Amino acid sequence: MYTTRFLDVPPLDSVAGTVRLPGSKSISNRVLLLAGLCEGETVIDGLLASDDTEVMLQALAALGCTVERSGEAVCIRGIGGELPVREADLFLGNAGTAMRPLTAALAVLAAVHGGAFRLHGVARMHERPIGDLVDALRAIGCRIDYEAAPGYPPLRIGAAPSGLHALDAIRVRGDVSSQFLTALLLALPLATAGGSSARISVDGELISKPYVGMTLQLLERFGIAVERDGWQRFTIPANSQYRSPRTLRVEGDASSASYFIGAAAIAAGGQPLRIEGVGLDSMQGDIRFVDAARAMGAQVDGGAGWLEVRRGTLPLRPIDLDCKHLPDAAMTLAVLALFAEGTSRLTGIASWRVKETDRIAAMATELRRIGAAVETTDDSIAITPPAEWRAGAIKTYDDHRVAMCFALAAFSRCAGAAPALPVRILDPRCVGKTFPDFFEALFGVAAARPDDIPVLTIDGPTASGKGTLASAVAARLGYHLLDSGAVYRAAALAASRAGVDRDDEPALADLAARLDLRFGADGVWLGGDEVGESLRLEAIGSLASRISAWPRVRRALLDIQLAFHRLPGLVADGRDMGTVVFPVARLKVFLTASAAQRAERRYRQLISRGISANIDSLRADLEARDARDQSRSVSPSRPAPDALLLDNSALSIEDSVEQVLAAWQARTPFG
Ligand SMILES: Nc1ncnc2c1ncn2[C@@H]1O[C@H](COP(=O)(O)OP(=O)(O)O)[C@@H](O)[C@H]1O
Ligand SMILES: Nc1ccn([C@@H]2O[C@H](COP(=O)(O)OP(=O)(O)O)[C@@H](O)[C@H]2O)c(=O)n1
Repeated sequence: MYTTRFLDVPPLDSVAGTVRLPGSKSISNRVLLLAGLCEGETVIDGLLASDDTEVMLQALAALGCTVERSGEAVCIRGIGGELPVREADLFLGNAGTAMRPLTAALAVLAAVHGGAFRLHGVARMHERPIGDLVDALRAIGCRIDYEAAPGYPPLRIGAAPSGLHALDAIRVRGDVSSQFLTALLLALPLATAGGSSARISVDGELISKPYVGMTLQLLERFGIAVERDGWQRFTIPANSQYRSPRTLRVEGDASSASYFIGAAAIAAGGQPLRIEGVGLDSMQGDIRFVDAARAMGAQVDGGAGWLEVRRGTLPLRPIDLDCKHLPDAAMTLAVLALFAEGTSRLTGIASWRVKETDRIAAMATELRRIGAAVETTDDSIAITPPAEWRAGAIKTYDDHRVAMCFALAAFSRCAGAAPALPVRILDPRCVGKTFPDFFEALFGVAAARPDDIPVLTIDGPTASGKGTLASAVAARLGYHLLDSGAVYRAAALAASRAGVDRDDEPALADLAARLDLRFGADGVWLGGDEVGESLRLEAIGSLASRISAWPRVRRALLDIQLAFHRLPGLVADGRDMGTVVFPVARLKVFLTASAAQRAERRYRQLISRGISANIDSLRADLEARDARDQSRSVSPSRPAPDALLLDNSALSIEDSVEQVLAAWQARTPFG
């Protein structure tokens, strides 16, 4: 997951390959609650790992359920209709799928068994209405108090003074959020133990019916057969009891699929994009996004648990659609509208106003930012594609879906934008709510023109602070990091292990060409060995300095370095990054510091690692290396003509990082 302040998504051209979706948030949290309420163990496979499921898991644990995780699976031992913990303070973040059903379940449980519970979340959660659900629960005798503003969390739930009653005449509004009805359906089987059935009537036209359909299907998997009279009346039979299905697999998230269906609908590339985890058989309403994408021109095939999508008509056909049944995925349609020939209109989206943010306002502002003409009403949005695309820094309002759907704006070339533009996503971490690795998944299937993938190079003499600066800058930008010195050091280590003479250029080049080198999160691997520590040895650095003077060795190591040039961008440090390996780099920094400073830094660095060192010999050695690097016939170390010269002798590390980031920012269209 990217936890940077912003992520610049370069102009993207095509998609291909396979993407596996994380589990559905809606299914995950429903299944977790049901598993928590029934007796015995339920093993849930494919559960979404995200902020919203995490708060639900923590709440269940706090309420006395046993939660065990093993790999991708989670095993829940439920409370079986009892209430082992009678008091709890539950923080539910911004997870509506946890707040609503837990309110209902705890209100009913506390009414039957007694107890005192507090439910609260982040500030935005305290602005999301829950009054209709509370009214319905109060009407059957539950005790729920508002701690602050009436109608909104935080809530306090307590014992019911006169028990539950009027179970046969429960009323709930259905026209604001279907989550209130879902919450009641999930919780009310608990109220039927006394021998009465529970009958719910919906006031107003029920929105998001497919979500309620999903609730009913999942209840059935847990042994609860709800009788339904259209979408207006629901009856839970007397003495209903949750029965664990023992094992259950969560479908991939259909809303998450929408970003990839959308990408494949607009991106070039003859191959289809395969999406696994959700298919045309899905129980999720947002799978209807497939029909909308087809109507706009996408070619979609699919079966049970898979989809294959390719571009059909482009520009897309504009769409005029009532989105009541796919409120979440409809946001993706709003961005796809940028790729249509004419104005698209999405209606029936009043519920957008009470989601993670006011999504109608948010989408309108951000679509305009990149050049679209947008008109909104209380429950609709109309989007006309940009006459001229602009590079936008998209605010995400702590709303995962805003972040994900605007990533599609990076395909602006496919809409004819010239030049094609990157898109900046502010606070990309918000995707953690439902799809923590969304951007990694996107970069795994999307391709960009090499010239569009930005590179920042940092060259300079030994111990000038290149590695330190490069890794800090890469971390701030969310870019890949190439420590090219480590590549030369790995070749030196391999040569030393194989006993190859440091002057035998052909043998060294042969060895370098066959180097089995892998840089991973788990370290640097040479063949089967983790060599991170060995590479830092001074003797290996010294040998690297010598063998790096051989032209054929340099050539043999070129491909390993070029392979780091991947989405979303690269920071590369070395001697010839800006001059030879990445001459098209957008920013080339040449970092220097006085020899005395550098010797001192290297000395401290070695001592802090517990390696003994002598400052005079270090200085002599680094001056010898400088001389060799500067005088060799190929790729001598020198600044590129267009390099930014930075002498950091008197700068702190933070100051150097800030200076380089400022120079970088000035070279982006967001500067
Ligand atoms: N601007 C700076 N001011 C002070 N010390 C620095 C600065 N930049 C780097 N250092 C320190 O100097 C040492 C050598 O830096 P390093 O990044 O390993 O250099 P290089 O990659 O150029 O060989 C490190 O211990 C680092 O913390
Ligand atoms: N792009 C590069 C990177 C390193 N090198 C060589 O590889 C050696 C080891 O690189 P490094 O950056 O890890 O080492 P230091 O000299 O900074 O300790 C350097 O001394 C350079 O001679 C190179 O020639 N070209």
